[in-house]
Amino acid sequence: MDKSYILAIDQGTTSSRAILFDRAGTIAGIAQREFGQIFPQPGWVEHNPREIMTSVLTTITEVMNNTQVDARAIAGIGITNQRETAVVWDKATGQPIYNAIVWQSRQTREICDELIAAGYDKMVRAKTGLLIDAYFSGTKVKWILDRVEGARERAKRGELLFGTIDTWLIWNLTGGKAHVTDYTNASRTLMYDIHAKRWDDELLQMLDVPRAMLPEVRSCSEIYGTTLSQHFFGHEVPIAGVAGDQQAALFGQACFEPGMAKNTYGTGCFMLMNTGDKAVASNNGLLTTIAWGVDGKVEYALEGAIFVAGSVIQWLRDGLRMLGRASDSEEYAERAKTNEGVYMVPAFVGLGAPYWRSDVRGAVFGLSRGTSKEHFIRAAVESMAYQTRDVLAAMESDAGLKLKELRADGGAIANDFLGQFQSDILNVPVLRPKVAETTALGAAYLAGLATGFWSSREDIARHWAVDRRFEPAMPEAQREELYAGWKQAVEATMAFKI
Ligand SMILES: Nc1ncnc2c1ncn2[C@@H]1O[C@H](COP(=O)(O)OP(=O)(O)O)[C@@H](O)[C@H]1O
Ligand SMILES: O=P(O)(O)OC[C@H](O)CO
Repeated sequence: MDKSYILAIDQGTTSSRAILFDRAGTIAGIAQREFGQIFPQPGWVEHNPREIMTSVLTTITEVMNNTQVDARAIAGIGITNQRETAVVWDKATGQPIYNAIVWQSRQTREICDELIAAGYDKMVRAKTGLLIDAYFSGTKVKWILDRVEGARERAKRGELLFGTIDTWLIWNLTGGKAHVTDYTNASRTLMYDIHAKRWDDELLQMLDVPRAMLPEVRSCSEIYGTTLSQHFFGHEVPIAGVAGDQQAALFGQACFEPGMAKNTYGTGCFMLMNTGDKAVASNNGLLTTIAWGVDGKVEYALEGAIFVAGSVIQWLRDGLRMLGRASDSEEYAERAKTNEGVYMVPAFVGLGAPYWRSDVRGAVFGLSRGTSKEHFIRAAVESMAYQTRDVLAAMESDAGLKLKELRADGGAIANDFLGQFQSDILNVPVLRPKVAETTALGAAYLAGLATGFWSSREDIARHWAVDRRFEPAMPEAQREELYAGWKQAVEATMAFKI
């Protein structure tokens, strides 16, 4: 049977998607399921790994049923995932010993403080390109091993396995045959040397994590194993591509040349710039990370990670009940005409790049009796654009260049007001591509390259097409005045400690 499709599994922070792509890189079918967010204490975020697995299997079945595509027509599966989220499970039973600790969670803040006080930060930065923060997987694994009775001893004996979500999915889809991860996910763990490209003993010792529980690190585009036939209507399908979701989006946006950058506006906001074969160290609070490893060659990226972006809109919708739908935020923001001096700093879980402050929380400034719901919502949408400018300034300084254009994706960039305001505040054109599911597309491309479904990056780059280009239209003085207000709001937020 002709191989006509690649299946991408995009396991995100709030939902899982299964998407079938055809040879032109267009979407032939899509299914999506949300799953539960667990907040055991303020600042903690956890997921049930079994529920994640169920959501993935359900969306696979749904997309296959809805499209009536024969499993034999699928050339391969590409997996992309929320990064850093850590799972530890029992090798014999497949049962997680604790919930997945999500990337956003701050529950390991004290462990991080201790490691910083012990002087590990410099070594960690040099080897991993990261910094010591609760965001990354390493301290989450340590936390689980410290808290669950007997876990560390069991891990030493090889009875427990660790994985980021890619690893957890592959292990389950292959019936426990493959315990693997890829370069990009490994590069977010705080345990992996991104220059030597290996798990590092000094880092493992620092965290007291036994090597026996770690997955094997593989490239982003190769066959890792085949799925159990029960998941695909009696057929085995090869899993052939893996990348963390932000790196997958960089690939899906065809940012193949050094200096090209994308920003994804999802739960958080993640700007990545391709730096080619150079791992550029940041002097401005950005991360150095592996962009991908394909065909024996590893390339790097600079990254600005913003913890709260689209989720501020979710909070207005579900928490404050100010919005019926997230997309209504566009109309409210437009209606406000100006921000009337209102700024919102959504530091719900502290601030990520370029500030890295775990010890602050969100704030709203400039309220007056005339402040309306419209101003409040506008300030929330604008906060995504201002945070992105903070990151871009750091990135241009680190990379020593001026960005020519920014490729944008993620759920929130459907908002045209945001697209225009972003371009105005950055003074850079913002390009939204035709295929909005760039993350999934990147994973599909990686799987398609491994299986010969697509022949080369040039082949892929030809698919990229723009849906809308936002051009800067704001006068310089207005841009700088607005941004100065934001900087002041951030300073004030950081001065108020929890
Ligand atoms: N039109 C919109 N305007 C502003 N925010 C939006 C809009 N549509 C979706 N969002 C926000 O974008 C996020 C969903 O984007 P998505 O890329 O699916 O996120 P993730 O992959 O992180 O789960 C949600 O936080 C939602 O509040
Ligand atoms: O699930 P997303 O799209 O919010 O992405 C989460 C990031 O990978 C966290 O680093």
